Amino acid sequence: MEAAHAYPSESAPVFVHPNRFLVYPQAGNPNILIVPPPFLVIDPSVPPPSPSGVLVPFNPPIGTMNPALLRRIDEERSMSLLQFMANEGLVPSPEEEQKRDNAIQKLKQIVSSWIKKVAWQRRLPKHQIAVTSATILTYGSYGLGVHSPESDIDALCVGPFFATIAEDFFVVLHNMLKRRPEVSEIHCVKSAKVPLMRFKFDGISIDLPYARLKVLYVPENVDILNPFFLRNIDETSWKSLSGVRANKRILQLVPNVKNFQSMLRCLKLWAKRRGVYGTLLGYLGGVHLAILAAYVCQRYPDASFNALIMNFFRTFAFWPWPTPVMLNEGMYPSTADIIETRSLMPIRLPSSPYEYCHSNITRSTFYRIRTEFVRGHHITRDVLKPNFSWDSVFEHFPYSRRYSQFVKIYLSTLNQDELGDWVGWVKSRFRGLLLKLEEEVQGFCDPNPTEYVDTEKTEPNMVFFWGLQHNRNNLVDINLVEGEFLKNISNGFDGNPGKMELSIVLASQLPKNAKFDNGSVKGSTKSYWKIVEYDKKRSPPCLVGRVAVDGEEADCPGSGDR
Ligand SMILES: Nc1ncnc2c1ncn2[C@@H]1O[C@H](COP(=O)(O)OP(=O)(O)OP(=O)(O)O)[C@@H](O)[C@H]1O
Ligand SMILES: [Mg+2]
Ligand SMILES: [Mg+2]
Repeated sequence: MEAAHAYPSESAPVFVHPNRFLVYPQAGNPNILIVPPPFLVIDPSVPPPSPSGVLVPFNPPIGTMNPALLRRIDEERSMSLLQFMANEGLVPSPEEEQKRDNAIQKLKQIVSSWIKKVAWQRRLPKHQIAVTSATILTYGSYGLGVHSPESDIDALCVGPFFATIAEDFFVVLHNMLKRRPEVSEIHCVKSAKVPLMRFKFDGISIDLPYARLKVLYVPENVDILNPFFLRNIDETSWKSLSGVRANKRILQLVPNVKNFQSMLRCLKLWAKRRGVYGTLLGYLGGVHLAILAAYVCQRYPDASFNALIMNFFRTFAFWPWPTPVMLNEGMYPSTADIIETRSLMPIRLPSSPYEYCHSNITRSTFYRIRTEFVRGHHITRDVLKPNFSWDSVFEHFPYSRRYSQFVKIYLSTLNQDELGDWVGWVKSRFRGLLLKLEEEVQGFCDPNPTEYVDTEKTEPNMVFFWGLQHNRNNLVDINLVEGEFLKNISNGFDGNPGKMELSIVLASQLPKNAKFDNGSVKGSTKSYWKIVEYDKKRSPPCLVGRVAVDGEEADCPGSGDR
């Protein structure tokens, strides 16, 4: 039987089968690992072993491999991955780092002046004004040291007890920032779960939430894991601190921070290239990937860079979702906890037994992410695979080869400066559209996160193309879906609403663009499209820290023709 070493190709995609066994060899495990159902059948053309679990010989058997040869290949692969990262420009240059560091130092100075001003306005005694302080703590990808040149800086402003969020943060600090020449595009996002200000500082996107501690003096590098600082804090502050706490715990828990950082940088690129990055679209966000990567680092503390990536794919290709992924910090959730998350892919935030990463994952995106884990595993799993190249792991997802039909989502506004807010608002409602489309096609919808601009149109616009895979023959009533989605987005937007149109297009009508279709679609494709690089600044402010509303079962979609 060939199943154990058959590699899937783009044209032979992975199938999910709920009731068959997968027989798979694993290093350190006498040649064979049997994964019980439900599991993933890798190559649909190969008959699976019988449900009783037939052992399939692996060729060459792992036991006969020369350990020195394996080590050499492992080292070579690790080196070539580092080279790949350098070629891709994944690590910001020293100049870029300096610019970010300057921005943070300046922000620290601004919040220091701000807190003195607020203390004075609140008529605090002079000696208290003299000692009071506020600070900035970075978190997110910047805090973890895995940011790419286009990442934002997530910076938490931590202030003392007397500085309120409504008045002092959103009015006084906002006005101080607005007057600074370095600051542009500032807006307040008050209704989010984690309220924040979002702006650009020297061209760098900044997310700035606020947490208020019950102290007068906030040390510059305040240890927010110290219970002293967490006494009696309000709920919003607690939520705002969650990102910093999670980061701090992750960095404490991983055995080798450098390996973890390299791994996470690679995984973020992988997820973006494969179209499975972005919480709003139902995919993985930076925090999800960080915890998954940290999990693998903990399990394999001595693994090389190459082995970490291999182990990452292998671990999550076979993960028995919805079992939550949690870092080993001596806390385990109860069954009630697991049910409580109601997520298809629960990933627990470290430092609290009750908090999980928020996610918008649906049946379709769950399937897509799992398929990508399996694909990654199949490309990387065989250390002896001839002509192995990291390029194949990071290949762009070939949408136009995978789907024949797409939903086109066209968004536009009259003025360019209104487009960002309008797109942000509509994106914050995307999960509802995705669920509706899944229901309509009774199959699968793949929300490609890439944003396009139709440069032939004179009005400012942004376009999305979501792949559709029907499990029934009738056509999608796109007018019905559009009507319902229009209703959904018509309430709650506090700007000038723009246009939103849905239509169905064929793969041959897609924009001609290497990133989109790898040049594989021939014919009358448009050539006047421009890709908008994935840009955090456009993320809908209203969505920051949005709570998952997942309620579906973790069932697998039918195999269809994928
Ligand atoms: N879905 C979520 N669930 C829990 N925490 C989240 C979620 N999204 C964001 N956060 C918190 O906010 C932080 C910043 O999120 P952000 O969206 O900027 O991603 P990031 O990890 O910084 O990656 P990027 O480089 O793309 O900015 C995360 O590190 C996490 O602590
Ligand atoms: Mg970020
Ligand atoms: Mg952010």
